[in-house]
Amino acid sequence: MSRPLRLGTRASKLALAQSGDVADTLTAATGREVELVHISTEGDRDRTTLLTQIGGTGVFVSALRDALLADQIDFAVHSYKDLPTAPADGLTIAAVPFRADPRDALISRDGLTLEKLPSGARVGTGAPRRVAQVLIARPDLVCVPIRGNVDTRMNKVSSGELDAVVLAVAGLARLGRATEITEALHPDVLVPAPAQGALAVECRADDAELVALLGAIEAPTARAEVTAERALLAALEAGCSAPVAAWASIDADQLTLRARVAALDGTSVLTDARTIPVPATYDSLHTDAGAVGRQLAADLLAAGADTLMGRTA
Ligand SMILES: NCc1[nH]cc(CCC(=O)O)c1CC(=O)O
Repeated sequence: MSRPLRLGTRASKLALAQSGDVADTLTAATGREVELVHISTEGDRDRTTLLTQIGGTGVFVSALRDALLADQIDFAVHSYKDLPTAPADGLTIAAVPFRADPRDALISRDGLTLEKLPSGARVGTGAPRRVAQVLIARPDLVCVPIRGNVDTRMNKVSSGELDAVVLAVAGLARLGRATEITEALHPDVLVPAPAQGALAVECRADDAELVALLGAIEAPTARAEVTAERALLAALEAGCSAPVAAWASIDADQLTLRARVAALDGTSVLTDARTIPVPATYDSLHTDAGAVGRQLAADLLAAGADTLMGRTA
């Protein structure tokens, strides 16, 4: 009998839900037992500061990576959209499991859709990508920065403090709250964050046995979609600090990547897409997905994505 694998996780409800799902899927696929090890992060401890003020998305990730490198845990599950695009030394994303719904959701009072919210309605979201796109669709709405877990954010609508909030469909579904979604926003209206709805299963790169085991929960199409979206993000990060949205989907034999770069106030926006045929082999799919991401980023930069920069401060 081999010992249980140690899966490091934040103790938040969302992290526990997604780690628990991955643990169950891995055990079902391989027969290996998994135990959850709780790891706390700077982001969990500091509840008062806005996320954008404490170093952005990487903050939840580094404590788990430190625990991996110190051999306190064997693997970790991240919301892929929260991972910085730079790879981590000594670690590898050994699996990208089946992807959940990548869309954003509107949760609003009285069942009002984005189109039906009254002028001046207050929408809780501080994410530049969401703010810009809400204002593109509805320049007459007011976006209000908001922090806290999903429960806290949802409560601001039920209490009447806000008219609506925007949250990822995937997170709500993992918490069993998908029924409270008023409207799943069309991905052409609110183009999702790169890798939204996907998970990254990370372990030490030199742990060959575990890398091979985690291959049992790999979803090649999810990996290819996320690779295209994040290649675009990485290429744009160098040249442009505007909010970046990207959504790739594989449909039969084609991969389509759509992307949007917008000024934060929604007054200026670039939207573009590229479609490629899906190649036959896994390795070519991965290579081509990365290439289409870089090509679409180059298209956007050529169209002036970098000049949207000045409007985002
Ligand atoms: N930014 C926080 C975050 N990171 C991952 C999710 C859940 C969605 C996902 O797994 O992509 C959320 C909540 C949200 O954006 O509503």
